[in-house]
Amino acid sequence: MSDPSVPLAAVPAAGDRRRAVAPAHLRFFHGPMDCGKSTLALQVDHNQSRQGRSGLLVTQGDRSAEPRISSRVGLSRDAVEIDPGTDLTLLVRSHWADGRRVDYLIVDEAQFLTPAQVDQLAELVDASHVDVYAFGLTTDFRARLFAGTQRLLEVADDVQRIQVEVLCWCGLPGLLNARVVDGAMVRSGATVVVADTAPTPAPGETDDPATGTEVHYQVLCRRHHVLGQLGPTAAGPGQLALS
Ligand SMILES: Nc1ncnc2c1ncn2[C@@H]1O[C@H](COP(=O)(O)OP(=O)(O)O)[C@@H](O)[C@H]1O
Ligand SMILES: Cc1cn([C@H]2C[C@H](O)[C@@H](COP(=O)(O)O)O2)c(=O)[nH]c1=O
Repeated sequence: MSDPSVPLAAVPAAGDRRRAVAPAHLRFFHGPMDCGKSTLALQVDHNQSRQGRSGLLVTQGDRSAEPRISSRVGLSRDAVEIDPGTDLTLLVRSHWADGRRVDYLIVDEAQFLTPAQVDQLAELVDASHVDVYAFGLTTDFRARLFAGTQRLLEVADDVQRIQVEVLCWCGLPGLLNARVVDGAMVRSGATVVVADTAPTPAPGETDDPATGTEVHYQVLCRRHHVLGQLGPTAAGPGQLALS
């Protein structure tokens, strides 16, 4: 009796002389900022590579501002920096042309992928049997799905919300990312603004010397994201500060 969990296409028919190829998968791990996505990405890479598999790590807009995947736990690893114009199929093929195997891809900051790039990842899984592990934010600062996240939710074989809870200041699980500019929560602006959840720079320092503004993110529960309340005494617009 064949194993029903293994797609028939991966099981050579009797007499079929094709080498049985293990099926590959497109896996997407998502959550709010600071929930452990980059850490998990590096753990997956570690466990895959120690079994002799060859991986390719890609990222964009890492908080280190370097072509690296870096975790707040302190781990980091070199990665290929991509951008919305990168053809991921050609990127993998160029590694093959250089004689480098690519058994799996680790894609961090996957929220920044274009839908077309997500489709390229799916094609690499289906046609070239490359396992793809993607890690990214669920929603942007407006609590809307990123385009790359939406496409991954539509086509990934496996979708998992990362289980490490990030807490809102009120103690409830934080699911949504608030953008804080000069101390106030904002709901308009560019979707992509690379910044951290780190505490604000020292007085007089700013994140963006060009504009002099300080930008960071804060993870909130749904209620306080809706209210725009960044803390127990910080009232959102038109909201009484509630203890
Ligand atoms: N000093 C620390 N000791 C243990 N865990 C830490 C430490 N600093 C950060 N972390 C863990 O790392 C998580 C953030 O990991 P990271 O991979 O950078 O998140 P993401 O990529 O989702 O923003 C935090 O939620 C916390 O669990
Ligand atoms: C909510 C939100 C975030 N970003 C940026 C901010 C960071 O640079 C990354 C996410 O980093 P993580 O800690 O590894 O999750 O995304 C953005 O550009 N736009 C947003 O709305």
